[in-house]
Amino acid sequence: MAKVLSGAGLRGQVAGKTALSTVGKSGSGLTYRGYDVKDLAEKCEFEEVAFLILKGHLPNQTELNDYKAKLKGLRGLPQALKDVLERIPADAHPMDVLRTGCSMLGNLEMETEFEQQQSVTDRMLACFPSIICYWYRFSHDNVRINVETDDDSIGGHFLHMLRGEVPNELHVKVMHVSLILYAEHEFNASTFTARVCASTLSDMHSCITGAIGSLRGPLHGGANEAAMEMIEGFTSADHAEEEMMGKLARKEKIMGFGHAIYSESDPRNEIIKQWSEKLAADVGDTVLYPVSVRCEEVMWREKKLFCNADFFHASAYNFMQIPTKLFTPIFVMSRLTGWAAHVMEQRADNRIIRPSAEYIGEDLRPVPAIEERG
Ligand SMILES: CC(=O)SCCNC(=O)CCNC(=O)[C@H](O)C(C)(C)COP(=O)(O)OP(=O)(O)OC[C@H]1O[C@@H](n2cnc3c(N)ncnc32)[C@H](O)[C@@H]1OP(=O)(O)O
Ligand SMILES: O=C([O-])CC(=O)C(=O)O
Repeated sequence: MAKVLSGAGLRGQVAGKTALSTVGKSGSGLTYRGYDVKDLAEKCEFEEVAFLILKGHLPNQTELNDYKAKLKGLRGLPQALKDVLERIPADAHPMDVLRTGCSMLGNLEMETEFEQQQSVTDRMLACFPSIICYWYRFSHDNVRINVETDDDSIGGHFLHMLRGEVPNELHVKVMHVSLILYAEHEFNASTFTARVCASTLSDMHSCITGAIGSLRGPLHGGANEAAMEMIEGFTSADHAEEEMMGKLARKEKIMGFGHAIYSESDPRNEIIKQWSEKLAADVGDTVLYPVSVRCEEVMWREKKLFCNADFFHASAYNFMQIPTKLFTPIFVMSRLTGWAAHVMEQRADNRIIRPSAEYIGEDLRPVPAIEERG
């Protein structure tokens, strides 16, 4: 399942050890602490998986109840953070809002000792949805929402704040699945960013702020938004095929396809695709889902490129009426668990990450006097 890896971008180089996940190992495409992601997505709530990734084992019922109650109690935002969020304009990108929100939280509730790493992470896990929705609803709808709702789950809390009404069961279930699928993925770019930052013995908020910046780009987490922008321009499956062929002829990169490690498929795709299909039936869609399926067929037929985790997330989120620009922030709400667990793992066996560069610049030369320079 994994590619033969070599070349630029540190591809194929082992850059450290992890006990958190395997990506592209034959037999199972993706595992978190030894559990197949398919199994986890079928049997677990996101909070169980977050607990697994952060604390090392699957919680029993009492541990899960306690953990969910703890997270529920951590949803509130300090007034100083709300003040900052209210000053960010409506046309800001929500990933930038979240980056600022995380950084501000680090000023207000600083991690002063590494012993606090679990508690500062739980706090972020509980309040990142509040940060996104508080800013979104204030800047777009001019309302100051109550972020301390009684919803049972992180996904439910997010949807409730976003829409101002309690979400239905199907949507809550899809949020659990989506957050589970996005939670952890070995040494991807944003996680590696977090680990490099952690290796300097920096604080948790700095590591997570940096990781948010790395996830934002369209070659990484930003691909779910870019995929949505593409497919919403297609009016039918045939139109999608025609446009995709044109893009391929022009050698354009198609967001939501391909992967740095997987060679034939991304195991998360078939899972989110099934849920996207269910949501399509639920809303009576006759365009977006068939368009997405045709894009998948064309890319495989023409280029042997497959959908990664991001592609069918686009239609799934769209069917749940989630605004496109909030797609990547949802990824953050989930991947925070992986990032933080990697920071903890790095801290537990640390050496500063400092690779070498191959120098390709000028040979040694004298500095000319300023009047002699061209
Ligand atoms: C959750 C996630 O972060 S998943 C990734 C999300 N990102 C995207 O969906 C962005 C689109 N995809 C891509 O840009 C790439 O596939 C990446 C960044 C994910 C992986 O990059 P790489 O490891 O460099 O890809 P890889 O080595 O397989 O590329 C092989 C060839 O396929 C091409 N290719 C790869 N993906 C695509 C794509 N989505 N569309 C068109 N061509 C592609 C590359 O341009 C390359 O061609 P070249 O050798 O002529 O330059
Ligand atoms: O592993 C990667 O390079 C990107 C990815 O799929 C992820 O971070 O989920």
